[in-house]
Amino acid sequence: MPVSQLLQQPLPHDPQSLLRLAAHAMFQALESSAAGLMVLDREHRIVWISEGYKRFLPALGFGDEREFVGRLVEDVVPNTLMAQVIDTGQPVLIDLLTNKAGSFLVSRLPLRNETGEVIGALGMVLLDHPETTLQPLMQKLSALQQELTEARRQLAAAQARSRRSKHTIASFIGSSPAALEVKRQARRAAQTQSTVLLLGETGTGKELLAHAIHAASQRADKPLVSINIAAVPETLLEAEFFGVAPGAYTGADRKGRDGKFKIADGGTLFLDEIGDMPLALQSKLLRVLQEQEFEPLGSNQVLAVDVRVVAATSRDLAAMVSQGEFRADLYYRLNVLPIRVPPLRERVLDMEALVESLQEDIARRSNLPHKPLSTDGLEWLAAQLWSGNIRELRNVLEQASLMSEEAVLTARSFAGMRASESSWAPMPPREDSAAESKQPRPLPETIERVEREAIAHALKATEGNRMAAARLLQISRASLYERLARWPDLSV
Ligand SMILES: Nc1ncnc2c1ncn2[C@@H]1O[C@H](COP(=O)(O)OP(=O)(O)OP(=O)(O)O)[C@@H](O)[C@H]1O
Repeated sequence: MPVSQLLQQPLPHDPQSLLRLAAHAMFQALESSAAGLMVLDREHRIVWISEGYKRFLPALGFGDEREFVGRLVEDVVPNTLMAQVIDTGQPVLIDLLTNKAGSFLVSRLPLRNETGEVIGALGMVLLDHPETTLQPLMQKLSALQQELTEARRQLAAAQARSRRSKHTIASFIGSSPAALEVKRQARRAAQTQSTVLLLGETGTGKELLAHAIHAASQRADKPLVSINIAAVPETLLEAEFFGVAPGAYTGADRKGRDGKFKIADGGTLFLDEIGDMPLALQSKLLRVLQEQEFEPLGSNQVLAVDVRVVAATSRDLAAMVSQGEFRADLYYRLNVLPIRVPPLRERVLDMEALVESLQEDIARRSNLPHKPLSTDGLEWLAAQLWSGNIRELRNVLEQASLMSEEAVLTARSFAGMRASESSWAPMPPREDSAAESKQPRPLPETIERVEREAIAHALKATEGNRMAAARLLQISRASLYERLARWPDLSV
C-alpha cells in the first residue's frame, strides 16, 4: 500500500505496527529515490536487479541483464562487500564503493527468514557519482587518503632506512693481526647462511660486526632487525620474538602484531646478549633455528620464515652450559661459526688508528675541532687495560676533548680521568679491616663483603649502568637487582 494511503489512516498505537509502517515507508522512499537495487540469494548469486541498476551494466562490462543476473556478485561487481554481508549477517548501512563503474554511495542489508536465518541480501546504490553530490565530503576524503598514502610511504622509507646496516666490515678499524683475523672471519661468515656467534667483552665491537656481516651478505638489501635480550622484560620476550595473533589478547595487542622473526624475514636477526635468554624460551628459539618456522602467541598457525641469526654475548656460554644455565643443544646450534672479538688490550697496535677514527667521529657529532693526540697521550692510552674496551675509549676521548683547554691532547689531558683498570684496582682496606683480617670471620660475612665490593667496583666502572655492571660481573640482571635491593646503599 502506498505510504500516502497508509498515512490517511490514523497512526497505530502499538510499537510493532509503528515499526512496520516505518519500514514500509523507508523501503518505498529508497525504492523510488535509490539509483539501483539488487537482491542476492544465500550463495551470493544475483537474483534480481531494479530498472535503475541496469544502467550500470555497460560500465561493469555487461550488455544484457540476462548475462548479469544469475552470476556470483563477487565475480561481476569488483570490490563489493555483499558476499561478506551474507556470510556475517551484519549490515553495512553506508559505504563508499569504488570500482571500474565509478564511485557509489551504497547500503547493504542482510535478508532473513522468519527464523532469523540469513537467506540473502539487498544491495542499494543510494547515489551514483557522489563526487558531485557529496563534493565537500569527497574532497576531504580524497585529501585524507592522499595524506595516508604519503604517511605510509614515509613510514616504510624510514623503516627501511633504520633497518639498513649502519656499518661495513671496513668500519671495524684496525690492522693488528687480531683485528685482521676478526675481519677475515666476518667476511667468511657473510658468505654463508650459517648462524654466527660473536663472543667478546663489552664494547669490543660485536654489534658493529653484526651489522657489517649483514651488509656484506646476500641479505644486505633485506632487513637487519636487532633485539637486545637483556633489555626486554622476560615476560614480553616471547611476544617480541614470535609476535601475537590477532584476538589473542585484549588491550594494545588486540589487533595482533608481528614479532622480530617475521619482521626479519629474508634478512638477518641480531640477538644481542643471547646469554640472558631465559631457559624456557631457549627451546623455542632452538626450534626456529632448526625448522625456520614458529607459531605466534595465541595462534596455532605455523609461520615459515627465512632468517639468518647472528648472536652475541659477553658471557661465557660454555660455562653457562656446564652450570645448567644455558641449553647445550642451543649452544651447539649457535656455535656453528664462532668469532672471538678480542678485547682492546690485546690489540694495542690498533690504538692510534682507533683514536683517529673515534676522534673524527666525535668532532663531527659535537661540532668541536679535532684535537690531535701527542705521543705521550697515545702512550698513556696504550698503557690502560680498558675493561669497557672501545666504548670506554670513546668516552674518555670525548670527555678529554670537551674538558681540555689545550689544542693537543696529552697524557695530562687524561689525568684524573680513570680508565677502567684503575677502578678495578683493589679497594683500599676498610678502616676496621686491619684488625678484622687477623681474626677469621664467618664465611657468609666474608662472602657478603667481597660481593658488595665487587658490585660497587662494577657500578663505578660502568658509571652506574646496571646492565653493563651485571655483564662485567658475569651475573644476570636479576641477581644484581636482587643484591641491590638487599644493599640499597650501593645503588646511590
Ligand atoms: N673496531 C672498531 N672500530 C671502530 N669502532 C669500533 C670498533 N669496535 C667498536 N667500535 C665502536 O665502539 C662502540 C661499541 O661497540 P659495539 O656496541 O659494537 O660493542 P659490543 O661488543 O656490541 O658491546 P656490548 O656487548 O656492550 O653490547 C660503538 O660505538 C662502535 O661503533
